Amino acid sequence: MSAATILVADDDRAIRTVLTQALARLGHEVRTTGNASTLWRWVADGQGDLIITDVVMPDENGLDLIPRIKKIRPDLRIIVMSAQNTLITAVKAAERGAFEYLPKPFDLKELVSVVERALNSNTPPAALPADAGEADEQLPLIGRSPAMQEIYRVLARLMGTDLTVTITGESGTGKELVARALHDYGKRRNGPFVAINMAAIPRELIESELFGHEKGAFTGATNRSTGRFEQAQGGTLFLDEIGDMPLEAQTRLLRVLQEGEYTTVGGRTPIKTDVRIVAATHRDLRTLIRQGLFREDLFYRLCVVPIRLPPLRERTEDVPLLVRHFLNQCSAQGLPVKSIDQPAMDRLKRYRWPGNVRELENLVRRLAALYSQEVIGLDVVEAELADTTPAAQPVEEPQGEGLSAAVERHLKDYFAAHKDGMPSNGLYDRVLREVERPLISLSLSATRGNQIKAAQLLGLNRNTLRKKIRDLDIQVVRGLK
Ligand SMILES: Nc1ncnc2c1ncn2[C@@H]1O[C@H](COP(=O)(O)OP(=O)(O)OP(=O)(O)O)[C@@H](O)[C@H]1O
Repeated sequence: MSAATILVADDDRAIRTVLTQALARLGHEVRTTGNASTLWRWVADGQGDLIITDVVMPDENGLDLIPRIKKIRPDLRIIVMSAQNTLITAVKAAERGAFEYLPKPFDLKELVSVVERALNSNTPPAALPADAGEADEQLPLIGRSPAMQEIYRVLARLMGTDLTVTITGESGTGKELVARALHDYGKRRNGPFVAINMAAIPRELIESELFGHEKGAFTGATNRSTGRFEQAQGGTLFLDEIGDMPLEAQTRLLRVLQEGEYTTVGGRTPIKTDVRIVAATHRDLRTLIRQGLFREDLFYRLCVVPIRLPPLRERTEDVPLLVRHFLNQCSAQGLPVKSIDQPAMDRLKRYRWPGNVRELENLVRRLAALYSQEVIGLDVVEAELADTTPAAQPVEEPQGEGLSAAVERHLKDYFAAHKDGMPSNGLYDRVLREVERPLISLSLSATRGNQIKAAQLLGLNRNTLRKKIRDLDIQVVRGLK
C-alpha cells in the first residue's frame, strides 16, 4: 500500500490520537479534525485520499456529509465509525455510498485492514439510486451485542447486491426478520417480498407452489396457477426451512439458480426470472448433505453468503433492549406501561431461552397483559418462566402399543383396504399423518401445552407445528401434564 493522505473527523480526541498513531506507523499522512465543517473544507479543496468519519459531531452529522462529498468527489472512499450501532446507521452509511461501516469500539487491527482494502480497491461503492428511497427510521432489528453488530455490517454490505443469502439459526432467532430487512433496505425494496415455508406445505405440492402449474398438469389442477417465483418477480423470494425441501424440488431450484429460468409444472416454455433468493433453515445443511437429503451443489449455490444468527443465550446483553422494545410495542397497543426491576431482568439474562427472541417476546406480552403492577419483580418472572419451562421428566413412551406398533397396525389396515390395486403414491404421507397425531399430542402433553417447547422437542419449525395442530385438529391444553 503506497502512502496516502487520510482525513479523520471525530469529536473524540482519544480516537483521533489512536488513529493518527496507527496510520502514521504505516507511512500515511493523517490529518484530524473534531468537526464536520473542517472536513468538508479539506474535501472541497481536493485534499485527502481517504476519509474516516464519525457520525455524531458537534456541527453536522457525518452521514449527512457523505452525499455532499460523493457529489463533488465520487471516487473518494469514506469509512464511517459510529457508537450508535444500529442497523439503520449501518444501512444508511452503505446506502449513501460509504466504503465500510465500523461500530465503535472497534478493533484497531480491523480498522487498519479496512483502510488497506479501501486504498487498494478499484471500484468505489456506489450510493443507491435516489429513487430507491431512504430506509425508514424504525429499527427492524433490536440488539447492540457484538454478534448483532456484525450482522448489521454484513447486511449493509449486502444491501446493494443481489447475492443469494442463506440464514441459519435456531427457531425464533429472527431469521425471517433478517430476510425482510435484506429486502426492505436493499435495492429491490420497491418490489414484492414473497415468503414460502417448505415445512408447511405438503411435499407433493411444493414444486407447483414454487413454479406454478398448467391446467391439467396433475389430478386436481383444474386451472393454471402462478407460482411464488412469478409472484416474486422483481423482488425477493424467501425460502424458509429450505432443509425440508424435497430432492426433486431441489433439482428444479438448482436449475433456476444456474440458468435464471424455469418451467411451470406441466409447462414447456422456459420463463426468465429476476428474483433474489434468500433462504433460511434451523437445520444443519451439511448434516442433511451427508444423509443424502440435501444436494451439495445446491448448498454451494445457496450459501454464497451465509449468515448465522446466534441464539439469544449467546447475546444476553441484548435482553434488556429487547424487553424494552416489546414493552413499548405492548403499550403502543394500549396495554399499561410497565417496567421490569433489576433482579427480574438479571434472571431473564440468565435464562437459556430455548425459543429465543420469540419466547422472550411472548413472555413480555404475557407480563404486560396479565399483571396489574407497574413494576414487574423477580417473583412474577420466576413464576412465568416456571410455567413455560417443561418439567424435567423424560418424555414418556406412548402408553399401550407404542409408536412402531401403531405404524405397523396402520400399515396393515392400509394394505387390507387396498388389496386389489394399491394407489401408486401417497402411502408415506397417509401413514405419517396417522402417527403424527399421537406423536404431537404426546409432545404437547410432555411440554404442558407449550408449543415452542413441543416444536423444539420434535425438531419442527414452530409455524409448522402450529399448522399441523390446526390441520390435525389437536386440542392444546396449557399447563396440564
Ligand atoms: N433482533 C430482533 N429484534 C426484534 N424482534 C425480533 C428480533 N429477532 C426476532 N424477533 C421477533 O421474534 C419473533 C421470531 O422471529 P422470526 O420469525 O424472524 O424467527 P425465525 O428464526 O424465522 O423463527 P422460525 O425458525 O421459528 O421460523 C418475531 O416476532 C420477530 O419479530
